[in-house]
Amino acid sequence: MQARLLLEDGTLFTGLSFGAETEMAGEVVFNTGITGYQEVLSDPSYCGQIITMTYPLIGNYGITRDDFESIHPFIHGFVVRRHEPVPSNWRAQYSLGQLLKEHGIPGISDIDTRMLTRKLRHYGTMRGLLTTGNEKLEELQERLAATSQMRDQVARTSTKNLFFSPGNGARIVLVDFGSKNGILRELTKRGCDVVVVPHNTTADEIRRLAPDGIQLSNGPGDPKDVPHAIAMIKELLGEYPIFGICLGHQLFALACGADTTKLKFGHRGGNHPVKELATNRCYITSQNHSYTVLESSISDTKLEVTHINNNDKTIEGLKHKQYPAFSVQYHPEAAPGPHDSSYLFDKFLDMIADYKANNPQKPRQVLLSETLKGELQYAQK
Ligand SMILES: NC(=O)CC[C@H](N)C(=O)O
Repeated sequence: MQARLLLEDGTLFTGLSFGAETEMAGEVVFNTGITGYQEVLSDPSYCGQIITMTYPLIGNYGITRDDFESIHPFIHGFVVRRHEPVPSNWRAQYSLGQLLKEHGIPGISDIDTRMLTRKLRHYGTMRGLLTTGNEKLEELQERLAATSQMRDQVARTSTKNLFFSPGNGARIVLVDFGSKNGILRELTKRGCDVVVVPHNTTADEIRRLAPDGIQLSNGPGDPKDVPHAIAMIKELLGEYPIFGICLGHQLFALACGADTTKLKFGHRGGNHPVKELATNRCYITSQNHSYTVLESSISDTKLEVTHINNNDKTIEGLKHKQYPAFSVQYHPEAAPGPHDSSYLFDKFLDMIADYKANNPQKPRQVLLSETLKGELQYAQK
């Protein structure tokens, strides 16, 4: 069956359908990973986007129950040069095409993904319409023009209810903006007592959970679309150690008074070189983001740049000069990609231990807000 991908600039790609028979619109982006397509398409940060894989052979090792980064994909389409319908791997349970069909997501193969990627690199990411229908081109153009930028991605991808992942270690409140499972996996692996909370959890609600530290997850869309989270972070800054990842990094920066902007075509893949400024050491990192923290906005804040991207020199890591809080634009939880940066979770736990050791005089009540203090006094009577 035929599938077509129409770009905002009028370019039409005609190929073969290998996903659901449907039509979806979204921002067309590209990922340069050679493997890891299952983790990529189930990463909630891609919510509403149509992903093009630049590696030409996709689907070869199928889909397995253990490699999902979220329970169902939020993407609006998958674009590959060649899709392999019969996976060959002992872990494979079904094919990539079957997964897309099951979730009502269209897929297109047998198009020139190199040309598409060069276009996106040259002109920047564009909106696109991926369809298996056979309407006239003008109709597709009209429908694409009528679509608008999605703004509520975080509300779509965040957990609706708080849930626990108990452990004997530090109590971490993981604020879920559309978190990859990898973050929870890394925290539980280290024995953390994790409470995963929805994106709109307030500072007071977080205080009630008596965390030792706060983990801000990755997530889709523009960080400025989540003002309530920026306010929550601003309020808790300095009160608890904070570690932000990707969208969490951008929200942390905004809460500290910095600004963010959209990149021309973003960073998506498993081989982005990042330099740690303190050591001059280079890490190969896993990335997926469109937005970045503006360098010119840092000087008026109490933030210090800790990492930069070696390709385009954009900010990749920040730390607060006064409070125990830091963040990275890339993915220390990998999945997919290199595990070189997983030490950052250890660093976070060390920061929590130091903070506890250096603040023994701070009983929990002192840290509570006025409203909670009132409740506590009432409870203690
Ligand atoms: N992976 C992420 O958390 C992405 C952050 C943000 N949505 C961006 O595109 O820049």
